[in-house]
Amino acid sequence: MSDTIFALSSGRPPAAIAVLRISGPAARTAAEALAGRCPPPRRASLRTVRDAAGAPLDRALVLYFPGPATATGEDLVELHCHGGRAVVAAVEHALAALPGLRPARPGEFTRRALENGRIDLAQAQGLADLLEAETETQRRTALAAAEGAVGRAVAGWLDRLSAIAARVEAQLDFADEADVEDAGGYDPAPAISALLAEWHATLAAPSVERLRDGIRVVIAGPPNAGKSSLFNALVDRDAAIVTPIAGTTRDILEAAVMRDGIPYRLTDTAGLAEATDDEVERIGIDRAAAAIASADMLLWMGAPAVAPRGAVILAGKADLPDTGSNDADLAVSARLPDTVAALWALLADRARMMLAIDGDMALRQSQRDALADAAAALDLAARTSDLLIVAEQLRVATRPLAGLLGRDATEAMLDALFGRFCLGK
Ligand SMILES: Nc1nc2c(ncn2[C@@H]2O[C@H](COP(=O)(O)OP(=O)(O)OP(=O)(O)O)[C@@H](O)[C@H]2O)c(=O)[nH]1
Ligand SMILES: [K+]
Ligand SMILES: [Mg+2]
Repeated sequence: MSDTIFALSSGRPPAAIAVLRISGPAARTAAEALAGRCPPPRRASLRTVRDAAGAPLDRALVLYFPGPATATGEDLVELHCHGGRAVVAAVEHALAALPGLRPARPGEFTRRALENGRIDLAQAQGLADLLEAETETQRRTALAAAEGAVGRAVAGWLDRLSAIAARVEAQLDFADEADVEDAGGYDPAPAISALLAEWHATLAAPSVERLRDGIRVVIAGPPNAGKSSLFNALVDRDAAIVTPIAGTTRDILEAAVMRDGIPYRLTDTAGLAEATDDEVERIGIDRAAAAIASADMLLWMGAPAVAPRGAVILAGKADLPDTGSNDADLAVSARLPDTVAALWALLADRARMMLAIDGDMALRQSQRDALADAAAALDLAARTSDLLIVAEQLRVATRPLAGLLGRDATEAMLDALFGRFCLGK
């Protein structure tokens, strides 16, 4: 039998009201010990809360929710006390003195909900993200996950996989018996490619981490193009050193910027010189190349002819005459605030497209990895007409998806997840 746990589930005192939650087999007897008798299920009753010696501690609303149809899946009691520090401390002290009761660890209520099948793993992760959400997009996607959107999508995919698998297996059995090439005539290809299309669309959406850490905008181009000057103008401070000397920026420089409710991570890079004898500059150029490769949006301040694919081409130093901005997407200058504002508008347009999430479902990187594994297996199934291989790959695709629902989550992973929760959640 598990311990009965308790914790303050509302904000830190002092506050108007403090909600103490008690979950576990001894929750009901704890309510009786403190409040005289336990109120009827789901009915708020005003009671005097007393310690073991009978001394009154507070007048509190007491609620009793019998398990298993509760948030944790266990018997649950809530004490709505007055939210002063001394009141909360005294009630916590009285609870800790009861046999079988102990303070909850961070996230322990939610962990019990998961272990008792009240929520799935994706919901638990969504809850953790929801508690940490700072922007509107993060909040929406975390809420969708917490409400079970990810778990439902994955469960739906698993159902479809097993439906396809069942028909393929039936076909294989039939072929054995009838010994004909094309018995039954079930072709799994349309159902498989429909699933694959959905998975690729889901993988194309930004990850939870991306929504949290910001869209990576990298400024790159040849030396002295004005990259650092533009970086400073965008972050609105002298973060990067600017000089007329080519090769001024040696290392990667990053700054987080929140603009129009969109989180960005801006990166200034070393100028991409063709050849250099300078060891430091060469390392800087290698790092610039790596930053370019990992950019969500690349701002290219160089000749359009040699711009990396997909880059936004900027004609820099637009305040100077004849900067040759004909083939550029935008002419900018750190010295012309209007052009910097125009660049922000362009970034916001692209960022919104990038962040547009269908049904608000964003996956965490680990969930994306699992889905990508499943997609790789399904991809193999899509490329063959050998039903034995199709059947095997359907089985392979099932495993990582089942893992997403926590059906094989390890203790270490659960400890890390619930450690992110605050106390009382
Ligand atoms: N007129 C004008 N000069 C600029 C502008 N932007 C930068 N400069 C000048 O161009 C020179 C190089 O600017 P940086 O911002 O250091 O250029 P960079 O691309 O970061 O150079 P590296 O880090 O060396 O690759 C400096 O002397 C700046 O003052 C601009 O918009 N207009
Ligand atoms: K420079
Ligand atoms: Mg620079």
